[in-house]
Amino acid sequence: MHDRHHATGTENVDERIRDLRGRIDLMDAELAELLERRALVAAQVQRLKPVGYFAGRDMTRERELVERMAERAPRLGAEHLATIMDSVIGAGLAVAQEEAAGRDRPRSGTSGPGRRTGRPGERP
Ligand SMILES: O=C(O)C(=O)C[C@]1(C(=O)O)C=C[C@@H](O)C=C1
Repeated sequence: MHDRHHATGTENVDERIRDLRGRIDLMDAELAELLERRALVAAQVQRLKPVGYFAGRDMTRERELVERMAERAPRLGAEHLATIMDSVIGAGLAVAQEEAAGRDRPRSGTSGPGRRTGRPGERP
């Protein structure tokens, strides 16, 4: 009797964990897509800023966006969100900077033609 209850209880817990992990997987998929989209938009900002990438990091802007996010995510709060967004923003800047370095690197054996120049008016 006691054993049967225990077994049933364990099954329910396993099932619940599986369900909850399924929900987490779905949210992670959404998060990944959002993070990818955010990184693309952040890279566009870097190209437009007079001083972009890590050199142009704007901590006031970052603090403001974290404070706004904290209103929507009170459980996490500004302190944890600051840690999360530092990584998110840092990753976006790193990818944008690598991309810019790739654009600037001259192709071997070419000194103009063959080198990708980007869109007209675009900053390197
Ligand atoms: O808003 C900017 O100025 C950006 O460069 C974008 C961004 C971001 O990813 O949100 C990146 C770096 C800055 O430190 C602040 C914000």
